[in-house]
Amino acid sequence: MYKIKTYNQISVKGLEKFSREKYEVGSDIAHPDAILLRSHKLHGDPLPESVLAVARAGAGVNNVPVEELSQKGIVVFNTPGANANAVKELVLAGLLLGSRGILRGVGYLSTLHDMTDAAELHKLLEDQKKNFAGNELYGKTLGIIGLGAIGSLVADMALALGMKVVGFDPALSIEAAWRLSSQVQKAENMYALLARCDYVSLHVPALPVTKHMINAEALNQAKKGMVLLNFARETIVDPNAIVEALNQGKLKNYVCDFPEPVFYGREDVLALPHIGASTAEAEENCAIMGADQLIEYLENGNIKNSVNFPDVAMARCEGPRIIFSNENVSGVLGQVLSVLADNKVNVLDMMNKSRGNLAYNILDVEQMDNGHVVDAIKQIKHVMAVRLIK
Ligand SMILES: NC(=O)C1=CN([C@@H]2O[C@H](COP(=O)(O)OP(=O)(O)OC[C@H]3O[C@@H](n4cnc5c(N)ncnc54)[C@H](O)[C@@H]3O)[C@@H](O)[C@H]2O)C=CC1
Ligand SMILES: O=C(O)C(=O)COP(=O)(O)O
Repeated sequence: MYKIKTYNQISVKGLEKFSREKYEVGSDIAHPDAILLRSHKLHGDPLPESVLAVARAGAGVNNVPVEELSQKGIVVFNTPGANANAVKELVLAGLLLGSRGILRGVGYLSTLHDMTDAAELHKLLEDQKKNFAGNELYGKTLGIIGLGAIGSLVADMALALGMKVVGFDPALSIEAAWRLSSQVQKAENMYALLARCDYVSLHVPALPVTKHMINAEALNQAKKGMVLLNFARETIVDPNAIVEALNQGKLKNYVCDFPEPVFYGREDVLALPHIGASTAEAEENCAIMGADQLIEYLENGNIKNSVNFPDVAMARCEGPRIIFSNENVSGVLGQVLSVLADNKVNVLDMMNKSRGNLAYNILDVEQMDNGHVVDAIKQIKHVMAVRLIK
């Protein structure tokens, strides 16, 4: 029986992937084989020795101590693209909210609830609506910082609205580049993008290098009256610099999924409670993808969409499978094969892949009666984790 510990609200559609015969799933499991979570912060939580893998049902893994888990040979997954459409659609709402007097208009109306004469109400609104006028998106320029799963969908959407789109992404993957419309213009650097855009939307991961990338210096370069949208993470922007830029009129509005106390009471900040991925569809997609990836790893040792291990998939031969991870130094696989040879274990098929400082190996072997082989592999220097899958 495999045990899966969950945090946060995980869609039932994903949880149903774990068959009752093979899996025990719950939020109160003490010695889980794997963890399935959304935004719950794992940093500082004591991690049970039993954990083999962590799946983040979502994109950002800044709530998972990936480096620490890597050192223990624990595989961390995310679900790339599974909630991208949900975020894209909320960015559309953000663009509209940042351009038109929608919220202020609704807020004004809510102050008039004691007016009972319809004709009088209509007359007043026709007089007052000038206070809630805005701008159209059509023909304006949207800058997108980070052109991955979400950024590329936002680009397509903006082009369909008749906007011009400028992008900046120095780490763009080849796959993401293939997805990107040829109509997206490339900015030489972030400052050049900020200087020419009416709207800028942030879609980069929270990393040390992206921390406060939107700071006072960056905002000084911004086109006056720009609307900034942040559906990425709170750490990407310096909130005090945002307030200053709003006060100076550099920024017209700041629309974000990450409220901060310094924004309270400001009409020019539209802050949402981190609901970018909170749609039934996105929650299902993420939970299903995360569950599938965990099942494939636990039952077959195959890895897909890990953020710390290489993608590895090998069809199974008849018989048991040994999987092990090690520090990516020479000679480890050779020593493991020697242990197997010494114990007369015949290897049927094998695969070895590395990513950065980690290497991951799958060995399909003929029947292996000798229980101490796995223990012997564990003892080899630089080996981090070993598992026998029957
Ligand atoms: N508000 C919400 O509920 C959600 C927020 N997010 C946030 O959005 C982020 C992006 O999500 P995806 O597009 O799915 O990820 P992704 O990995 O597909 O795309 C991220 C892109 O950012 C680029 N990038 C990295 N560093 C950069 C830099 N310094 N400057 C410019 N580009 C840079 C990467 O090359 C990549 O193309 C996530 O990491 C997460 O923090 C994601 C989903 C939901
Ligand atoms: O996928 C992401 O990075 C998100 O921010 C979504 O977070 P959530 O799963 O809605 O808590």
